[in-house]
Amino acid sequence: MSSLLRLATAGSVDDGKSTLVGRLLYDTKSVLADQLDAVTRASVDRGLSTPDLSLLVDGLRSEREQGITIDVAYRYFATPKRSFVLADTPGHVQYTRNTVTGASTAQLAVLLVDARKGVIEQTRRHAAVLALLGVPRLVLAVNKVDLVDYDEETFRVIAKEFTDHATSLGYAEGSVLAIPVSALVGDNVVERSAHTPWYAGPTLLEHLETVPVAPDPHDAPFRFPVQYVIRPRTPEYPDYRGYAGQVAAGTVRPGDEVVVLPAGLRTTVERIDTPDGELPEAAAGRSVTLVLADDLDIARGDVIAAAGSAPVATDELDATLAWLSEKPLRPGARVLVKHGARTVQAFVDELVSRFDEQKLSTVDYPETLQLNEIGRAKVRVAEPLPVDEYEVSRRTGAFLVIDPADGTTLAAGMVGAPLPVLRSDRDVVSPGP
Ligand SMILES: Nc1nc2c(ncn2[C@@H]2O[C@H](COP(=O)(O)OP(=O)(O)OP(=O)(O)O)[C@@H](O)[C@H]2O)c(=O)[nH]1
Repeated sequence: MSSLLRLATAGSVDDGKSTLVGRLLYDTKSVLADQLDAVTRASVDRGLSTPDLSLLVDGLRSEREQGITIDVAYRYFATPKRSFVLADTPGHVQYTRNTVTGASTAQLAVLLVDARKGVIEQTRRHAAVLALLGVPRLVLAVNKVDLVDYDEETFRVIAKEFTDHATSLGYAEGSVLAIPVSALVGDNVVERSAHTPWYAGPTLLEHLETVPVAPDPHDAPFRFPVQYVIRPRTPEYPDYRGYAGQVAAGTVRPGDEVVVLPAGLRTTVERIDTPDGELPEAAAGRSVTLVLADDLDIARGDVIAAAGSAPVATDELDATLAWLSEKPLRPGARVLVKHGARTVQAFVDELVSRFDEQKLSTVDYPETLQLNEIGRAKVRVAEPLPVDEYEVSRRTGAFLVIDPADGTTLAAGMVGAPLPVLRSDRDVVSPGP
């Protein structure tokens, strides 16, 4: 079993996301005593008889909101069975934008709904975005079941509607689980609830602790975006030249034949350096410095890849965009595309289709993409970029679209069409069997 699970949360305002995360931290005893004292005092000040656990999360959030650029905070917690990295995203502003940022590396996402409201437009949109980002597993936390008298039928209806939607988005049956919870009372979050005898499944934490996690794609073709060129030029290392970065996919070993993109130069890996010495191999996720056999002209932003299965450098990206800006996208827009460590000028040639995540259908050649809409576009870049299909590599298949005027992020881009529905032009995808 993997010892680490990366997860993200998504939900609409007031569904109880902060309370749920607070409850997880509190019941797994991941909260420091002084934090808890502060929360208890603040709750008493507000006239509450029990600690308001959402303050654990919201406290951190207000600190974060003073900084302008970070919209996701990562929280770490652990149980004896597993460690967790939780991408915690504020729910109330620019929902989709934060979901995209938080979920892009998640192995599982917990989506919240309010049991009184059930599956709403926002839930369907979030599920579509999570499917698009390739998040392999979903949990639907049907929250506030205390407010519907722990009614089994209410839960079943919501669970079925959601599972059907997720199936249509391409999720297999075993990869989606609905759990009736009350974040406030603590039902089925960490402790099993006596109020839901009709629910036989695991609690949220039990599920998070035992769900199989797909291993990092170590057997995927090797990809290494160069972040820094290291040339110390000190008397000790007069000729040292190394390329620092993080292995984005696959594994590398000394002696491996590689190609440097976009130039297409070939060489072999001589050594893998780290501050703690040389390594016999480095797999996805590992930060290292590569020393190559030949002295090539390699710059920040280049990609070192397995020679046998290198990505193709292209100047036209056929891509799926999740539009994150209030300013709508129109064909002809001039933008910047940031791929790995490289930023190039670009131009949106054509809007091919827009995805209607409510009806699970597409609209051809739309005039615009508005905030939170997902669509396919042809994007022409000024210099060829070594990209992969997003489905092959979540790192080298993704890019950001940036406003050249003020540097804000306009869209998250994925090369190709990660959602099956985006591949067909007009067909409405019917729900699975
Ligand atoms: N009765 C009941 N109330 C709940 C439950 N979970 C959350 N609440 C209440 O719902 C309200 C919203 O909860 P928050 O946790 O702040 O919800 P949120 O808006 O999703 O949080 P963020 O968007 O993450 O800030 C608060 O008043 C909570 O006390 C629950 O299981 N049962």
